[in-house]
Amino acid sequence: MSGFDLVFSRRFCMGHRLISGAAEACALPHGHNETVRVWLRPTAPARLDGAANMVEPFARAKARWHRFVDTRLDHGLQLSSCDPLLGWFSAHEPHRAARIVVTPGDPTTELLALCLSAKLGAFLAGDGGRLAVAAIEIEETPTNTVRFAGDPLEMLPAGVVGWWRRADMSVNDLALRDTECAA
Ligand SMILES: Nc1nc2c(c(=O)[nH]1)N=C([C@H](O)[C@H](O)COP(=O)(O)OP(=O)(O)OP(=O)(O)O)CN2
Repeated sequence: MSGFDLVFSRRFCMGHRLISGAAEACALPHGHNETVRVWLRPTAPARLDGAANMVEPFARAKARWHRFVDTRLDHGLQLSSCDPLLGWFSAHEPHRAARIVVTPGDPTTELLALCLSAKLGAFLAGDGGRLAVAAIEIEETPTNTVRFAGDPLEMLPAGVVGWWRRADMSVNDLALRDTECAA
């Protein structure tokens, strides 16, 4: 089937750590310079009109998303909702705790791809739903990339809801921490 995707890339630097034990080398806080690339597909594909010949102006299609990446992900810290570092920030630097990207379980590249795909999907739906996320790719390092296509809500851990479903600039739901973590 014929059709266009608009493809946008944005770089950001981030810090995270993985505490589950699955990748022990990544258990201390460290950072990556990452690139997120998204494929946006028209929900009602149409022939070019012979005048403007655009699916939609690039600037319009990407403005909100890139603002989110630049102001919420770039120079941000990503932590599991069960990470005790969250308690430290809440106690000592609460204004900075509000900026932490909090994920259900370890903030792996796979999990981030799902959360970001859902967030962008919420933005696009809130902006009229003319475009939808066809795929997302996160290059964590020059040698590691994760790509996801499909409905992120089907692949996120079961039973969790959070900031990724809201069409706003939020990156955490710190109240979740009390209900999700045993210790
Ligand atoms: N499936 C996943 N595995 C790992 C993830 C992940 O997000 N998903 N993340 C990490 C760490 O973040 C780590 O910093 C990077 O992984 P790793 O490939 O082990 O390390 P290098 O960048 O040094 O890899 P080279 O290809 O050898 O340069 C770990 N695993």
